[in-house]
Amino acid sequence: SAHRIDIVTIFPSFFDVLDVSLIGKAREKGLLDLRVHDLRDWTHDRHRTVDDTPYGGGAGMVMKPEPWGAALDEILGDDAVLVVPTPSGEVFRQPMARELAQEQQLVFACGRYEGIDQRVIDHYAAVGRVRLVSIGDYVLNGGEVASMAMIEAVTRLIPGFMGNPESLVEESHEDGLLEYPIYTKPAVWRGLEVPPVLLSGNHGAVAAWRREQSIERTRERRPDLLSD
Ligand SMILES: COC(=O)COc1cccc(COC(=O)c2cn[nH]c2)c1
Repeated sequence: SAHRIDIVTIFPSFFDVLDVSLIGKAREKGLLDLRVHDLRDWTHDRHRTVDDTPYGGGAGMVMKPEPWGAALDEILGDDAVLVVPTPSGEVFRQPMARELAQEQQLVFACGRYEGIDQRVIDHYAAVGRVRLVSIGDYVLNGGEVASMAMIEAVTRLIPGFMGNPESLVEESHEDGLLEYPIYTKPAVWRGLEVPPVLLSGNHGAVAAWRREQSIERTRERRPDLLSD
């Protein structure tokens, strides 16, 4: 049964890029059922209004609950997970990507403006599964870029999706360490040589060298990963 991913956004054309590359092929092969929805299709006024001023005052606009409710009632299946990118969410890391890749349906709700009326989150958390997810501690203008990043991280983990699954094993963050340095031909480039161990044919020595490089690089760049 194909995995289904829905995206609800006021900028549907943003996701046209998902017709190409591996995701495009997975869709052609029927591995992935990806649908992009324009939130404005669930409005009924002439201006297709999706936002309004915030109760309690303050700058900016808030996304109205009615269009979201109408859209999500139609789109969410019984076992779907509603994923809402937000700076105030739990941090998205590879373990969450693996979890989400097991789900049959993911629905990404792309917020804009100052965000979505809280009652939308509260309602769907009461009747189903909702995950508020941050991709990092910075502010974007909307959930579209964050959704794209998560969709790429998740879909590449779907069985049969990637050509050569073994390339999934030795990934950064798959073993909790950063990736070792990688090289290809030529053996010397601009006077820079490939580490000789990699040309030695000694697979044990190569594996040991790579492990040491991963540890050293993680200690240097991401000591926080070593304290886990
Ligand atoms: C309840 O959730 C909402 O209302 C979401 O609303 C918004 C409003 C503006 C921007 C975003 C996009 O998320 C991020 O900026 C983000 C995610 N990760 N790091 C930065 C979402």
